Amino acid sequence: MSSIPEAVVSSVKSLGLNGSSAHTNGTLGDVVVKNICCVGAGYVGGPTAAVVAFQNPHIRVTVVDRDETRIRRWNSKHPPIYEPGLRDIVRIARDGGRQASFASKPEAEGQDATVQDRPANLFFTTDVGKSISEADIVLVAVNTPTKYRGVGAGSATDMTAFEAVTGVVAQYAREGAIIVEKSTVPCRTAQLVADTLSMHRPGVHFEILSNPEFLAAGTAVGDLLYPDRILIGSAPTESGKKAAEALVKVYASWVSRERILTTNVWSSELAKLVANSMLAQRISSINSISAVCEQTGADVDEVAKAVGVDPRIGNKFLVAGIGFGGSCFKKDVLNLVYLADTMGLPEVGEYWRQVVKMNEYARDRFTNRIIKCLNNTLVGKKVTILGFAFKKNTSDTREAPALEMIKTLLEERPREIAVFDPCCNPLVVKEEIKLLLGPVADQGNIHVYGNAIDACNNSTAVVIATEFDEFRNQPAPTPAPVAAGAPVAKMLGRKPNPKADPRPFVNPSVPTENDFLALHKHLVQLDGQDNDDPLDRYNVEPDCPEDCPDCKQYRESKDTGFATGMGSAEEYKPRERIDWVHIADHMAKPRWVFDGRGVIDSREMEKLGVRVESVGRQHRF
Ligand SMILES: NC(=O)c1ccc[n+]([C@@H]2O[C@H](COP(=O)([O-])OP(=O)(O)OC[C@H]3O[C@@H](n4cnc5c(N)ncnc54)[C@H](O)[C@@H]3O)[C@@H](O)[C@H]2O)c1
Ligand SMILES: O=c1ccn([C@@H]2O[C@H](COP(=O)(O)OP(=O)(O)O[C@H]3O[C@H](CO)[C@@H](O)[C@H](O)[C@H]3O)[C@@H](O)[C@H]2O)c(=O)[nH]1
Repeated sequence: MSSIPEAVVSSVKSLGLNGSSAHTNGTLGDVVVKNICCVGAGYVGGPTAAVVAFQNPHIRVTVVDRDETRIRRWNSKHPPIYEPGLRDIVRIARDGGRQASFASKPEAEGQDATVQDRPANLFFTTDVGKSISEADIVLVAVNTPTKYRGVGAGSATDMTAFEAVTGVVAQYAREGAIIVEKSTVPCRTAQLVADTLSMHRPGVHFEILSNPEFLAAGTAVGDLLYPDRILIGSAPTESGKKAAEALVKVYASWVSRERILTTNVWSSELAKLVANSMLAQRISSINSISAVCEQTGADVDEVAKAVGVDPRIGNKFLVAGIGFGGSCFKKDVLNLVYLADTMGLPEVGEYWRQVVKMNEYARDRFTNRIIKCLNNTLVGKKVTILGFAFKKNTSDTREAPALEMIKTLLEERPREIAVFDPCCNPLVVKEEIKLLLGPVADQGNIHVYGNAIDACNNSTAVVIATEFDEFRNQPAPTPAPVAAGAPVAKMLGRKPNPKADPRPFVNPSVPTENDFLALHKHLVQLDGQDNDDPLDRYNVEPDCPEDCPDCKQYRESKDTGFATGMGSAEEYKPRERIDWVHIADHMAKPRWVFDGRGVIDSREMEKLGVRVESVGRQHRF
């Protein structure tokens, strides 16, 4: 407690955050968690709740959302979001798992090890009030976008959804329930939550924790199963620490205690904003250097490699390109900017604002380069955009650079803008483009395809907007080999190598759900027989609603080219690269490829008679 400033302690105490919990044994006994309610069934709430339930079969986890369609889809075989590996976790937690037997060692005969059956403990519902009223812990994981109107428009956080949920929590939560900020919120939001709760429920005490989420789209399941850290901020009071400990225990079912950091609430809230801002800053830094490379003849990949080998700098997040997209980086940097501005720190605000400006500069500079290479006119030309999601292996398209690029390219009146994304359902992308671009999208020259060949057929220019491995024309960088015997990797807290058999498990008498999952993945890949359930553990999945867009896409086209509805056999197979020889052959001359994501080996591509323009490298012609 001595490391926590007195001002923080007294501010927290003054919020009434130091009351006792109704679920403690006496005032300060251990909190027993049997029910968790997660409000918000989105990209964070859905996967996080699924993993918490998967790892804690003794806890009932209910995910609630006001969006009926989302809930219906979570209760079907086609969840509303695609994340590699998510479906396997949802199937066990939501539908229950059957007892299964298998050999306890690789190569061994027989079935001497058993995984017990488990009942379903993950539920999705729209009954928000009831679910909150039954919860010992309420995770609030609703959207917190940037305000687009009113005071602070363009940088302040829009707290409408978060505030609305706080009001409902105040109305329904049982006395002593622990309220957890899972959403990314401005620093000192816990104070607002406390004010709302005490206004609606005077005299009733709740503990409020900050537990920001660090998962990234496309790797959410791995990030949740093997997190770098779990951050939990609490009031520096005894009951605040008890509440934090209750949440620590939920995570400790599968995360080692050294990786669970506990801090005061404000540090936790602020650390989330700082983590994202510093990651975004690295991307903007390398993108600023890419502009210098294009002028000087230096190659940005070579520069990034040369600086990244210095362990003080590190080699991650140094891939230059058309800038970061996604629902988080821009809004979280702007959240920090607004915080600094409103605290009378304009120099700090301006420093971070540059990160966002540089990001827009990177995207617009590359789009203008495309137009310039095509003689400043797109009239009569077809331009293909490969990749619509904001990054690879996700169907999340929020703030995707591709959309802004399409907007700019449309101004040049092309004959057609063709779009293909290997993870997105074309029907959904069509709707999104319509919604986001408004009437310009209705002019009939934007087409979304289910495969790359048709999308690129007869195109003058192919633009790579997302770093999917499928678009590479050279092998993807191979991760360092992991010796057979994944337990070693697991002991270090790293993800097991799916190619190595995880057996025998570290503790053969008490295998974990992570062990079974690793074995499942290994067997699926080994099997090669399209068997989604090699351990024979799954129950039947519920059917989809009539309007399921994935079922519709399957019905309308066999050649779907999107991954949302995949089973694990299909999902864990390495995806096929697109056929650049065929594509080059069927492009209109002069054939151009604009590589906005550093996935193309330009020398190989030039052998096919294609001109290549890449970020951070000089024009070769
Ligand atoms: N997407 C990510 O990768 C990511 C990662 C880390 C943190 N975050 C943070 O997590 C939070 C959630 O992000 P997301 O991407 O999951 O958002 P999302 O938009 O995918 O999901 C939010 C859900 O909350 C629901 N909701 C809104 N108001 C509600 C209400 N009053 N009652 C019930 N449900 C309500 C919405 O219907 C929606 O389904 C944000 O603060 C975000 O910054 C996101
Ligand atoms: O070297 C790089 C790395 C990434 N990107 C781009 O940056 C964006 C964001 O990528 P990434 O951070 O991998 O995905 P997000 O899902 O946005 O995850 C970030 O935002 C989440 C939401 O807050 C956090 O939880 C994660 O820790 C944080 O990485 C994508 O458009 C990438 O293409 C680059 O341009 N160059």
